[in-house]
Amino acid sequence: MKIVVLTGAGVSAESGLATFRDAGGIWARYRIEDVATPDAYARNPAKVLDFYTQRRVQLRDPAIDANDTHRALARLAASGTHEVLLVTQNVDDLHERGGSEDVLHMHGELFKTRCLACDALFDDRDDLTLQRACAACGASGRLRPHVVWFGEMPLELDRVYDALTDSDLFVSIGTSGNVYPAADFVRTARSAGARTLELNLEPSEGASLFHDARYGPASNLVPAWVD
Ligand SMILES: CC(C)NC(=O)[C@H](Cc1c[nH]c2ccccc12)NC(=O)[C@H](CCCC/N=C(/NCCC(=O)O)S[C@H]1O[C@H](COP(=O)(O)OP(=O)(O)OC[C@H]2O[C@@H](n3cnc4c(N)ncnc43)[C@H](O)[C@@H]2O)[C@@H](O)[C@H]1O)NC(=O)OCc1ccccc1
Repeated sequence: MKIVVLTGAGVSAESGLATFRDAGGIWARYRIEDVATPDAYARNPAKVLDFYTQRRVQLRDPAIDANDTHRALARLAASGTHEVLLVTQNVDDLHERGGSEDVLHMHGELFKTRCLACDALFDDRDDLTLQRACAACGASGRLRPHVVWFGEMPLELDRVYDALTDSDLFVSIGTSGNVYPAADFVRTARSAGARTLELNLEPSEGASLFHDARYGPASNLVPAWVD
């Protein structure tokens, strides 16, 4: 079967990473307009870089690691029984730490940095500050996290839409279905004839669009669904 799996912050919640919209979530503590838009970076780059530095500090914490959901999804792809494309909205690297290869990070990756002066893109776990100079061109104050901000085009959308329109099954895991175009993928898959399944703690905004749904913690639902 050709399967497209979409994941969101809910799959990393049980690893200790805050989600965005749940109680005490990231957007309860920060305004999107202040930290996750190109305008915010233009207005106050230090504030934006500090926001992403704090998230790097948390993701560097050895207490944070992949969980049973990440490992189960790696098993699904590794089994070779199905053709699986794992698309994530998450910028953390827990899918990779769980054993997944070729994860499509449609909203970018926290441990990658881009230089706005020379467009260099490099792996980077260090704190992001305006003082830091680009390792490639030496320019300072031009580094930004390689993440997709609101108003920016998500990454590799063509590859995602090709897989969705060719899929037999679309599975959405741990996402609230509030952010587009990801929240629209279920419609694209469904109109291409795919079965659609939601695995989430609670019904998402798009719950009515799915053929099937199971609710509960991902670390219970996903291994049971995979194995
Ligand atoms: C807020 C929303 C209304 N705004 C948007 O969607 C905007 C604007 C927009 C575009 N089209 C629209 C149409 C209608 C309305 C608005 C728009 N979209 C954009 O700007 C996008 C870019 C959006 C990307 C922004 N960057 C992120 N992240 C990276 C940065 C960073 O991380 O700092 S978004 C970020 O927030 C989103 C958070 O959502 P979730 O992951 O779902 O997390 P959430 O907390 O909401 O929910 C968690 C869920 O898990 C569940 N859960 C919790 N614990 C568990 C558990 N233990 N087990 C299971 N489930 C669990 C909970 O119940 C809950 O349901 C993720 O996408 C995440 O990546 N770009 C764009 O549109 O470009 C042009 C375009 C147009 C057309 C086609 C192509 C391009």
